[in-house]
Amino acid sequence: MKLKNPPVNSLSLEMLTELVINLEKLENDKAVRGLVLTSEYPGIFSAGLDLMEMCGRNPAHYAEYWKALQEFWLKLYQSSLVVVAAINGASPAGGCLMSLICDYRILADNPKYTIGLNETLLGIVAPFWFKDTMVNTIGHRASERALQLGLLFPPAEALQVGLVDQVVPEDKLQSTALSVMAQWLAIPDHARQLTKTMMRKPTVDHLVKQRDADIQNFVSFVSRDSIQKSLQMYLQKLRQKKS
Ligand SMILES: CCCCCC/C=C/CC(=O)SCCNC(=O)CCNC(=O)[C@H](O)C(C)(C)COP(=O)(O)OP(=O)(O)OC[C@H]1O[C@@H](n2cnc3c(N)ncnc32)[C@H](O)[C@@H]1OP(=O)(O)O
Repeated sequence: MKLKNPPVNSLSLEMLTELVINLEKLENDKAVRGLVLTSEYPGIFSAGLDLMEMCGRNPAHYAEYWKALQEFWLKLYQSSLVVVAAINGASPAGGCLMSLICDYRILADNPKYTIGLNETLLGIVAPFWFKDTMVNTIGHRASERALQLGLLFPPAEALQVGLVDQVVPEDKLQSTALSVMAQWLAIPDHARQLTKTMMRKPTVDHLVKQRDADIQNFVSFVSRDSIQKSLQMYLQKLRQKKS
């Protein structure tokens, strides 16, 4: 599956909805057992959540957007398919989250392709289920440091901390993803799927129990004037970077 939402594959409401629909279709197709997630645009895997969905909108929109994000996370994290992320570009914040909920991550070796949960750099806080996903992958201490500092790791460091499973030359990314997929598909589906469910259930349950409260929390947080100002300033900085 190729992410395709120009210019930076930001996770807009429409994109999240389409991703969930496509995942459902693939899961209902008995001929499909695995999925490689990559970007149509080498250089950018995903810029994360679409900042335009979080700026200057009304509370009902924020609630709808957050619910769609939760839906996407729940769908992909619990997918019965083998999901391999072939990360062919920068992967900040929500882009990193999307990679973390796959079963295996391969990052192309390019110093510009940084990955991490950088929310604090925007003056916002990664929600508990982003944090849980990261802790499950790299452990508590490394997550505490990475989350507080909003670290974006270049490939060698991402590999060292365990944020990705492999770093390969850019021209080997797709072939490596296919050979990793073959290795995972050699395991009987039912055994692998039950094991995945067992490993991920506590994290899923944590969110499921608090879904409504998490939406309310997001809406009230993002509606604050101070947060709106921080997000606007960050967007402005991104735009000024060009000039
Ligand atoms: C309890 C409450 C909790 C709240 C928690 C909320 C959690 C949020 C998680 C997130 O995902 S927030 C989003 C964080 N994302 C980022 O910090 C990435 C920002 N983008 C970049 O760093 C760069 O754009 C890039 C991805 C490295 C690509 O760089 P490049 O130089 O190739 O492109 P740009 O010129 O920077 O961008 C092109 C164009 O796209 C706009 N844009 C970039 N990122 C986003 C985004 N996330 N959402 C919306 N729009 C984005 C950028 O402004 C440019 O627009 P322009 O109009 O062409 O100037």
